[in-house]
Amino acid sequence: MKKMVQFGVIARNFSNSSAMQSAIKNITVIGGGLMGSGIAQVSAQAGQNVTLVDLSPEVLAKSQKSIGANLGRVAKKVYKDKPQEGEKFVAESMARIKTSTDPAAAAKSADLVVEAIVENMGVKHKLFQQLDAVAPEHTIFASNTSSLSINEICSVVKRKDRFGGLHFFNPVPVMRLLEVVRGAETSDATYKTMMEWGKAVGKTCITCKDTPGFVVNRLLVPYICEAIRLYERGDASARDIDTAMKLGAGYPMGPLELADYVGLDTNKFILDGWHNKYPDQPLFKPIPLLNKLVSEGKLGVKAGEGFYKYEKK
Ligand SMILES: CCCCCCCC(=O)CC(=O)SCCNC(=O)CCNC(=O)[C@H](O)C(C)(C)COP(=O)(O)OP(=O)(O)OC[C@H]1O[C@@H](n2cnc3c(N)ncnc32)[C@H](O)[C@@H]1OP(=O)(O)O
Ligand SMILES: NC(=O)C1=CN([C@@H]2O[C@H](COP(=O)(O)OP(=O)(O)OC[C@H]3O[C@@H](n4cnc5c(N)ncnc54)[C@H](O)[C@@H]3O)[C@@H](O)[C@H]2O)C=CC1
Repeated sequence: MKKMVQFGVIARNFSNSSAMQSAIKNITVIGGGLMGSGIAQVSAQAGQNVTLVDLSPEVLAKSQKSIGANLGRVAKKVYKDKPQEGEKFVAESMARIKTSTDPAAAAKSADLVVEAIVENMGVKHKLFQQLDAVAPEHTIFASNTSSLSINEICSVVKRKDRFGGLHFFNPVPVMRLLEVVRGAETSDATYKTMMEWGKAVGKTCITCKDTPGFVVNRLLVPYICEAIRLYERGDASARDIDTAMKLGAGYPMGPLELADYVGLDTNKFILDGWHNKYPDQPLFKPIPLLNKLVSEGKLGVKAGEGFYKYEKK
């Protein structure tokens, strides 16, 4: 039932009339990896013209393939008894997605640019500086960063009033939340447009200030880290910790399963970044077991092993 509600939201939002509710018609998504491909998918489903950008043509080809497959999953649900309409939905959504390896060229026609590239301040700065010089005056810039400061990311652009955070969750087509982050200089008009756009692409939006981890990750990262520490101390087995939180707290995945799903390198990267910035915060202290697993290449699902072993795809 819950799933049908989610797909119902998707169904309502790929109609053009829903897209009309947002001032944004043309969106450029930069970074065609895990998150960027999901953001491109939900935007195209909602009737937006999307340009998906990555430096790597191979990544773009892989993204298009996974978007096609995921749209097929949606179509199967929404058009259960109307397969032809389902095929039309997939074809039309796919036709709205163009790809490019040139971020600057792609930004020239964008009403909104959503950045979902590597979680590195220097690389994000370089990209936004380049985009700021060429994007139209009205274009809004947003970052999908998990853990970096929106104010710090936007420090290099002139359009600070047209900059904010749009933080999606993995897997983007399934997770219903969008955190809309207001930076210190985000204007009311930009904030309103971001909220409307989030709704138009089928998400429930919440507003948050530019604080470490916003809302979800500020709670989720310490929770996952506490679970790793619990396991490291030998207080319970990995399986029992995960079973406890699934059956005792109703979470869809246990904390160690979720850590493997997100990637242990990502867990470590976020923790290290926050520890460097807030060395006195005990919740952000480094975890020897996490460091060991990462140094051994045991990065979770994507590496075939983390807290658990997985079949490599
Ligand atoms: C210290 C580190 C802290 C975090 C670091 C940074 C990360 C961030 O910044 C923020 C984040 O994203 S945090 C992660 C948030 N995500 C979660 O918590 C996911 C929790 N897991 C779930 O919800 C389900 O297990 C899940 C939905 C994943 C899978 O559900 P199920 O277990 O029921 O499995 P399925 O039956 O296969 O899937 C349910 C339906 O969803 C569809 N689906 C699954 N994966 C999909 C995907 N990737 N794309 C599109 N559709 C997908 C699947 O098709 C299925 O639908 P039906 O087949 O129609 O039932
Ligand atoms: N993985 C997750 O669960 C979540 C990640 N995020 C954030 O989203 C962003 C992207 O994360 P993922 O999609 O997981 O990473 P990913 O590694 O899957 O994808 C990043 C892509 O960006 C491309 N890229 C790097 N530099 C680029 C540039 N200058 N121009 C164009 N493309 C470039 C890479 O080729 C790569 O394909 C990060 O800021 C991350 O913190 C946010 C929510 C959840």
